Amino acid sequence: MEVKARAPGKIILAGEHAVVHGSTAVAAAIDLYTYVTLRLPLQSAAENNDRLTLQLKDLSLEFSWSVARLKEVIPFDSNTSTPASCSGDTLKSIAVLVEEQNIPEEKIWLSSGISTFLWLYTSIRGFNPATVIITTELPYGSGLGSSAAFCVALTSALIASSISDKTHREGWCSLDETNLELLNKWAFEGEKIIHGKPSGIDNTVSAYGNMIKFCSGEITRLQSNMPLRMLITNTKVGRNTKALVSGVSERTVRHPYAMKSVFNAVDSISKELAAIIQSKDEVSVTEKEESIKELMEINQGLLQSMGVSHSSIDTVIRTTLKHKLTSKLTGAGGGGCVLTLLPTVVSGTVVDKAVEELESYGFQCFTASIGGNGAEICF
Ligand SMILES: Nc1ncnc2c1ncn2[C@@H]1O[C@H](COP(=O)(O)OP(=O)(O)OP(=O)(O)O)[C@@H](O)[C@H]1O
Ligand SMILES: C[C@@](O)(CCO)CC(=O)[O-]
Ligand SMILES: [Mg+2]
Repeated sequence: MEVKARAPGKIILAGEHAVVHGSTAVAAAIDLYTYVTLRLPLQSAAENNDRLTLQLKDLSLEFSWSVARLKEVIPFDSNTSTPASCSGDTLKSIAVLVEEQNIPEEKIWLSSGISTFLWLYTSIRGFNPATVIITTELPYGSGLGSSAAFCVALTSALIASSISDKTHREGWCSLDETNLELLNKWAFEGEKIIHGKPSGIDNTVSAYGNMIKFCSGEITRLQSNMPLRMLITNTKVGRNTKALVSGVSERTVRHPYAMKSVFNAVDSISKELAAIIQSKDEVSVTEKEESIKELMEINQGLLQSMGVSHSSIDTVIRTTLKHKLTSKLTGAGGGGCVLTLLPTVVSGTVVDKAVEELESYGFQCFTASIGGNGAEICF
């Protein structure tokens, strides 16, 4: 039996980091996906195939464990109906299984992803043999939600495999609300292993798609009433969301009052941005774009004061500003990807010149369609 699932990456238009501390943030799905194929052996063949295999196709890596070894090391303490957090002890046991795989040193950043895979797989499907094949269109660890898309696509495939009606349908189809809610909870537990203290915005927008306003777990789906085009620049500077999130928390412990004001300001920015995007007023698109530009500028300044910007991000901001374009980091910062608003009136020549200059620094520029579908499955 084979089930496929896919889940999109995301951009955060406003509110990253502050959202971990209770502020509002605005995020949208993008049309770059992580794909998971789950192959379960037939019952009769399962006895001859007692392995759980994970293939990361883009990286040409394969990891494999015998089911007996998984049973020996991982305490079985959960089931599909109630998503639960991975305990510290279980995580330590899983780390032993990951270490046994001798991940190449230059790919050691994958360890948290592989631990998450083992935790989600065994929690949802138990100790059963399977082959799981993963491919992604998202850059790893760059602010476009690769970790969330990975967790959401994986849990979608795992949950889809236990849906009783597997009638073949053409193309991708979405999951029902109950399963979406369930997979989003599991994906959040997976994100906890990768991020430490995620807000849940990344897995939520990857699961539900479209554009959302998110605050302390509360989701408002946004209906955009204006065109929104963003250039995405990947600085290719590697970073780690977990470390950046904990850096902001440490700064908050040292300066609680100052940081509270910063988070409050970000909250206002996200709410104002959501209102502009949804507004049906007679205000011209150009005027709305001017407001968004200014909000992005203020948000970037506040992210700088949280300590999550980077010299490569400053280079993108300075370069785009030469062409009268405004940019802000997206996701956890510290390198990774930067968003540049492309107003409707901006000419293709201006964008081409900006892209040419950005690429001359070794950055990679691309556009993505904003606000598409969330998690989908295919039998
Ligand atoms: N396709 C994948 N396969 C295996 N592991 C993955 C995959 N995608 C992401 N990961 C795991 O997620 C980690 C990157 O997550 P991280 O949260 O740091 O970055 P991100 O999600 O791309 O950016 P952000 O959280 O800022 O949006 C990788 O180091 C890896 O452990
Ligand atoms: C930095 C952060 O705000 C967004 C990462 O995409 C972390 C989170 O919300 O979990
Ligand atoms: Mg992430």
